[in-house]
Amino acid sequence: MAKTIEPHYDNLIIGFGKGGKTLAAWLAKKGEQVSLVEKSDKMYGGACINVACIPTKALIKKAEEKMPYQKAYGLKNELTSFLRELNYDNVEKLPAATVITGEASFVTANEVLVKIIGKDKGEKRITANRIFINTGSQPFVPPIPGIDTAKNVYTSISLLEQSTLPEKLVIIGGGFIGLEFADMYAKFGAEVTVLDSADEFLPQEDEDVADEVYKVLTSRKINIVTAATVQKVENTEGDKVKVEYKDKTGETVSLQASALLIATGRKPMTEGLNLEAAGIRTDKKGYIEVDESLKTNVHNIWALGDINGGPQFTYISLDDFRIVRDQLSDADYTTVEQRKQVASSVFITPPLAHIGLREREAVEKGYEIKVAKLPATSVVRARIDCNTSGLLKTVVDKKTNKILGCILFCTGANEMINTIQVAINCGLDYQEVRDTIYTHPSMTEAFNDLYAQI
Ligand SMILES: Cc1cc2nc3c(=O)[nH]c(=O)nc-3n(C[C@H](O)[C@H](O)[C@H](O)COP(=O)(O)OP(=O)(O)OC[C@H]3O[C@@H](n4cnc5c(N)ncnc54)[C@H](O)[C@@H]3O)c2cc1C
Ligand SMILES: NC(=O)c1ccc[n+]([C@@H]2O[C@H](COP(=O)([O-])OP(=O)(O)OC[C@H]3O[C@@H](n4cnc5c(N)ncnc54)[C@H](O)[C@@H]3O)[C@@H](O)[C@H]2O)c1
Repeated sequence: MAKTIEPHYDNLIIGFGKGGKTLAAWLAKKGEQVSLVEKSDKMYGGACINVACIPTKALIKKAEEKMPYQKAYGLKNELTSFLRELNYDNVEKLPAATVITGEASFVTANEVLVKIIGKDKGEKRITANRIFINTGSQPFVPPIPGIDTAKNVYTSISLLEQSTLPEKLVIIGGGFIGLEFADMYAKFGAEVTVLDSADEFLPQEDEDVADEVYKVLTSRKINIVTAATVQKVENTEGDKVKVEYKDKTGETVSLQASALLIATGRKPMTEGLNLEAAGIRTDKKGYIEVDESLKTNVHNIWALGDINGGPQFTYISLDDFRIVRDQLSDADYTTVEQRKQVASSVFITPPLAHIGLREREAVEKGYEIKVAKLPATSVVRARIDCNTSGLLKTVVDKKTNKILGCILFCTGANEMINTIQVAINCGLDYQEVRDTIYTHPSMTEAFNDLYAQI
């Protein structure tokens, strides 16, 4: 049974994201009174558990196993329901913590009004000594004529709620979400086209890497169009979606699809928060401004996770928690400046994982570099795993022998990149990674051969 809501807490956390829920549990275990306000009973545990990392990766895994979409959809929902309940209990079961389900908006810098949902429906005013905002982000939908009114137009959230597989899917945006969804839906059997406004495919990557990813995705019959300017979205017969775009030659092209996914970035979730009432400043894009210790311009209010405009990953929200935790416990890790290199991974098949500088970026920064590359075909584990697509690439500083960056496009890349992250962050020379004895047969042992080329 939910606890009684008190008028005052030591700590109030708005949003059940990774940083917020971890902070709530940590504070409560220390014996501080904490309330965690979450506006939706479908979002305990935050976006990651319910509508982002976990459901997408669960579906990707099932698509790789060639499971029919509907069955995979059901299993995905079972997993998210299980995790949602577990996340709720992990906080609510702590005697000093109270989960409140309702939308929070500021009244003053110390007071919040919560519109409670569910059986205790009503409004509660809660004051707190410290307030932590962890409200995340939401899909950004570009102002394309027809996009708001046409049927069968989805964001990542609403597409994940569809129990049937779209036969033909057009995706606007070829970034993290666009590529993960494109690859996953193609593997489930949909016909997929990705339209991106950038002139090049994966413009941030070195050309050899981008070419390799392009080759793999297009071999799965994913149609990738760059330099596409989407001009209009409308419905045709049978509620099909017609997407009209100008291609790089300026010619107008139109596509028909059963579904259109908008994957063109995210925007801050500040709606309803009434930040002005607390005097909290936001930046030009609407994200909450924070200093290096994640404090807003108001002395008792912090912002963690996507909402503070930092990199949008669950593990960054978790690291934001560490920064706040150490401030509250007089420990050492108290600023974003102390954060070391962070890796990322796009979960296509095989995954594309990255840390540090690419070859082009290292050259632009004036480093003298050595570069090594290895095709995934030369790694025996990749053959065992029946996935020999891709390549491994690394950039090393010629003067210091330190690893400047690494990009792995191969099976297991999302795990392997963490080894390189540790090596970089511990300041290891590349020879340490080259000469480490790895388990066999593993993908990680490819580092013996990759770094032997330097
Ligand atoms: C499709 C997709 C896939 C992704 N995959 C990955 C991945 O594989 N790995 C990875 O690291 N990152 C991934 N991300 C990014 C990751 O999901 C986010 O960076 C992360 O969830 C942000 O967490 P957060 O702590 O900022 O808050 P969130 O998890 O966004 O939680 C914010 C919570 O606040 C609640 N809330 C908002 N406003 C209010 C209010 N006024 N009152 C009360 N509650 C409120 C919301 O309902 C929500 O539950 C993915 C994102 C998407 C969209
Ligand atoms: N595996 C992961 O860790 C993971 C997975 C999904 C999302 N995320 C996080 O969520 C964030 C949001 O993902 P995303 O894919 O929405 O954003 P993104 O920034 O990764 O990609 C957006 C893409 O949309 C394109 N675009 C923008 N406007 C366009 C337009 N009008 N027409 C055509 N193309 C357009 C951009 O060129 C870009 O390629 C990511 O940056 C990442 O931080 C992480």
